[in-house]
Amino acid sequence: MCVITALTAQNTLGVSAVQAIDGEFVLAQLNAISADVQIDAIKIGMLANEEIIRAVNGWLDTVDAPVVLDPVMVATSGDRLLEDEAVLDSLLDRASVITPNLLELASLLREPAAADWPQVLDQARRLAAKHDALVLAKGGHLAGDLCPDALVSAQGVLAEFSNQRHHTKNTHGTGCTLSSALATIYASGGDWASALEQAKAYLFRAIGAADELNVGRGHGPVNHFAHFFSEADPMDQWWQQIHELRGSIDNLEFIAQLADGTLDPADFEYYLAQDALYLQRYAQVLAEASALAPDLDAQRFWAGSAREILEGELQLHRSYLAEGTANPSAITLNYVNHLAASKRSYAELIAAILPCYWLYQDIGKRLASANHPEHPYKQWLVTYASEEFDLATERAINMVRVAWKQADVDLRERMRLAFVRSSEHEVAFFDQARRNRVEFSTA
Ligand SMILES: Nc1ncnc2c1ncn2[C@@H]1O[C@H](COP(=O)(O)OP(=O)(O)O)[C@@H](O)[C@H]1O
Ligand SMILES: Cc1ncc(COP(=O)(O)OP(=O)(O)O)c(N)n1
Repeated sequence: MCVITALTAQNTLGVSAVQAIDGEFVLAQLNAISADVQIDAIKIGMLANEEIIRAVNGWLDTVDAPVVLDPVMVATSGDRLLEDEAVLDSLLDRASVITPNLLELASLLREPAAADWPQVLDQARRLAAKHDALVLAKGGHLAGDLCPDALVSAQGVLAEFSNQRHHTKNTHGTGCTLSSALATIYASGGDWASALEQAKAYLFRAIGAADELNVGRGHGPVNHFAHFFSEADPMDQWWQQIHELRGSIDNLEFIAQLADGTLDPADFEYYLAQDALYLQRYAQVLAEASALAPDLDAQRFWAGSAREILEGELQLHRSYLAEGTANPSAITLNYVNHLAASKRSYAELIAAILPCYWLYQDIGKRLASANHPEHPYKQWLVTYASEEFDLATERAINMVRVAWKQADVDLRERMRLAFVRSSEHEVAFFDQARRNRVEFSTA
């Protein structure tokens, strides 16, 4: 149910006029709703002036529902949406959750804007203490590839969720969308942290699909209906397609014993030695993807990933392995040959690369709960359940998604096949220590 507090003449370039509604009429709208409809949660956005704030404040005395207060002060375009920020103070004590952006947060505390994420969290904690509310700290206005958000109480951070930044100028309404989604999802679930996680996932998709709308010349709106009208996400479809393969990885003795720590160390070493051989080649393939990449962002990502493997993941292997001279197995060679054969195009190559991220992230996540300080393979389990690996996987998936969107029908099919084949190779790869120890000589 919606109550109009102000009419705005605005487009994607800015707000050219604001016509505030009479406080009395705002109250009439609010009363009309609460007289008839059960209120499960309230989201408050633009309030324009003190008279409207007084009307809303009075009405809140008559209802009992959680309140998400988005202290809307200035639009993305820089135009003012509230006459005087100080008048909001009277409403802040009524909020269950306050959702200021970085500048609004500073303004509510009468302080300079935070320069980094720890400062944002500190300001959020102090605002939460001042108003006995939760504060949703938002990092969308910070520089960097990550957009962190955290739910903060007077005691500190309750939950934190980060996502990659979409490279788009179409972010009109991100804060409004997040607070509305938070209130709505909370109404149906009753848990703020879980509501935030879901609201962020919804918003992430809406921002990701914003460019498809192509509205206006300034900051266009996010795509609220991406779930309904956008093409089905090809990555979801691919993931579904390897459902059985994923199940067969779960059923491998090797994986079960790796999880519970009963895996024979000789089997683990065999697997790691093969994996080290594979990763050396995989790093080269990532560097080749970087060379083929269509833009700087992708070029940097794949080159960075190659380096990360050479300097990070392979170190993990060396920490377990004695200096050895293992030869690649038939299974390892088959897999790297498949990667090499996918080099016909950038899109196909990164589709072939993807399972090595995605399946390891998936397994790492599920096996993480089996880890403990005495676990013989604890470092392996930590590596693939880490937040860094999660983020890298998310980025790799998105790179493939973007390439898929730009591909024609034939190329899309070759990409899908390359992805499925690599997934099949992954199953065989995990299984090889227990079964097919056929090694090829390096001669
Ligand atoms: N370019 C982007 N890509 C992904 N998420 C974004 C982007 N810009 C903002 N967000 C997310 O949108 C939400 C609103 O963030 P923020 O921009 O900080 O506040 P506001 O929109 O109120 O100014 C946050 O969850 C933030 O992480
Ligand atoms: C009527 C109205 N309410 C709120 C805003 C602010 O939207 P935007 O400028 O896009 O900022 P966020 O939603 O990202 O906080 C507006 N322009 N108009």
